[in-house]
Amino acid sequence: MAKNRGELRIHESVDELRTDLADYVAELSEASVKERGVFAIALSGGSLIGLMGKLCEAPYNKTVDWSKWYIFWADEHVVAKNHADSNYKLAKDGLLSKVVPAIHRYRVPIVPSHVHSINDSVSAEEAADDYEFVIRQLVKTRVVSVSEISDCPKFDLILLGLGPDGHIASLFPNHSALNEREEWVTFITDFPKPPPERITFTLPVINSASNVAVVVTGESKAESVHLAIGDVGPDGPLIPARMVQPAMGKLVWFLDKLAASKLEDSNLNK
Ligand SMILES: O=C1O[C@H](COP(=O)(O)O)[C@@H](O)[C@H](O)[C@H]1O
Repeated sequence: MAKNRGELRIHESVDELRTDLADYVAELSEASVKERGVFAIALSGGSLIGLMGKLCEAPYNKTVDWSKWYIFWADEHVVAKNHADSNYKLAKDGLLSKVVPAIHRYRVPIVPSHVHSINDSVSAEEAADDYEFVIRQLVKTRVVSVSEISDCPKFDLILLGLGPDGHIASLFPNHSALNEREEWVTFITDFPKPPPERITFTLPVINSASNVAVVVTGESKAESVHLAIGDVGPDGPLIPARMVQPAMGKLVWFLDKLAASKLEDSNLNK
């Protein structure tokens, strides 16, 4: 593995990965609630949500303190919240709505006002501005911490997927959004994978998080995993996933065997 590419967790099966991912999120949630009283987590869309499914099952459904979760999206598609392409809808249907109160004797479920989805009734540009404003208010009250080395928010955990083209969140290879250094949340109207209108955390925000996890399964992602963390040499392509380099935080890659299949043996032994 190339230098500074974080911790690599390769799993024999997707099921094993799902269990490890649930353990990891539950542990970070517990540590953050203990330290700060809250857990500020940013989700992505795509396959990630299905891979987080075990969090809705025992023991996590009972042990995780859902009431302390503040939920954000590292990227969102600018569509109505009830649209099939909405990352909010995906997470609500596949995860958040499954954390049900009936099974909790001592805990309360996710608090609706802690779920920070985008304003879906405005343009992509306005939705990005709006979302950044919301995050700024929560940084002021320290629901979201602030980075010690920049003025960026420091999320307790940002969860990312990886596209076969190397994109993370809605940061696409060679797109000008990758150069954004001032805004926390930016907008895109020409994303190559539908839907074209999106908002996304910028790299400075992703790289200011306390923890970033990139979760990848399947052979179709093997080449981008290689380009993201393998030895590509100084002239290798700099895909967005390779630009995920938390300044102070911890980066973990959750891969299944197929996604890891193009990593060199030397990467795996380290
Ligand atoms: O467009 C997107 O794709 C990525 C990757 O999705 P996957 O289904 O290939 O895992 C996702 O992380 C991102 O949130 C989404 O907007």
